[in-house]
Amino acid sequence: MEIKTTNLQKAYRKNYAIQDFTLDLEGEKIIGLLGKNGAGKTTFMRMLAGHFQPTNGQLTINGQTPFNHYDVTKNICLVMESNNFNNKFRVKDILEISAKFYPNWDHEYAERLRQVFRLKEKQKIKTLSKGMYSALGIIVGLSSHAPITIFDEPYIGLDASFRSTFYDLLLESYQKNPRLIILSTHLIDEVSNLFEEVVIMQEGKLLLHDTVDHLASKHLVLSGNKEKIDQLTNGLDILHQSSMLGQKTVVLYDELVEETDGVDVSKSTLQELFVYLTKEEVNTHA
Ligand SMILES: Nc1ncnc2c1ncn2[C@@H]1O[C@H](COP(=O)(O)OP(=O)(O)OP(=O)(O)O)[C@@H](O)[C@H]1O
Repeated sequence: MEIKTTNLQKAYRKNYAIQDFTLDLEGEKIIGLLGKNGAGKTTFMRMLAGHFQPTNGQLTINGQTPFNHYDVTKNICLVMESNNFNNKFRVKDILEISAKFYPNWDHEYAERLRQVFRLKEKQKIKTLSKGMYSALGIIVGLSSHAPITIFDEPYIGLDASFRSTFYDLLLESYQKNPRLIILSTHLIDEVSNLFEEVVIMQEGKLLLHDTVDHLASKHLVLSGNKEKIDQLTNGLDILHQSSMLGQKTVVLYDELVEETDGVDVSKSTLQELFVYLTKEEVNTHA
């Protein structure tokens, strides 16, 4: 599957939630979609699932626009943190409706997952606890086997143990049925080992799109005397910098060419990098 956006824009009245957003995603992989609150992640994922049209620009999936095209949207399963299901239905109704909508639906797997998450077939949606509601979303997303499966913070209310079960199942499901999985999360440390690529959005724009391996190998965190750091990093690609009392910290996205004597050189976790990247002083990297 190939997702392609070109200068994508989405405005709610006069406010742009997405602006000049150009991105290519393809292949079978698990991608982390990251961004601070209000960055535009849900808006982007809902456009992918065909919930509404872009205000401007292009969004295509294998060359076709998703809005109002069942041929496209039958291949996309979006599980959001809420508003996935009609409250009037029961668990079994949701599984039956999903089975009709998604051509690759795996009934046996759905049944197994229903038992793993201990959901009763006859329970009404409106009586599910937050965690049970999330579990049902996870069951639908994983059992859909949709070529593009998207989870938008699907674990609200799930305890740490069930979240861990979800991550194990996600990996198991991906290994059995490789596809493009997009997972939007704020719990980056919990899931970063699942991601092959990350997309970071900021204020409706693309801040960074890279493979996790490349990002991990390419970045360096340098701390030390400000003048020495400035001299070392002059002309290099800087993701983030901050200084205080003559000391400076720089997150570099480049090769170091000079000796780093007297300078502390380290690596960050994806979560730490995300925090650096989305602080005030940043450069855009697509
Ligand atoms: N239905 C709506 N009507 C008006 N504005 C909206 C609507 N939905 C989202 N927005 C606005 O669009 C911007 C992007 O919101 P969006 O929900 O896409 O961000 P997000 O990255 O998913 O945030 P979060 O991590 O908090 O879920 C925000 O400024 C938000 O207030």
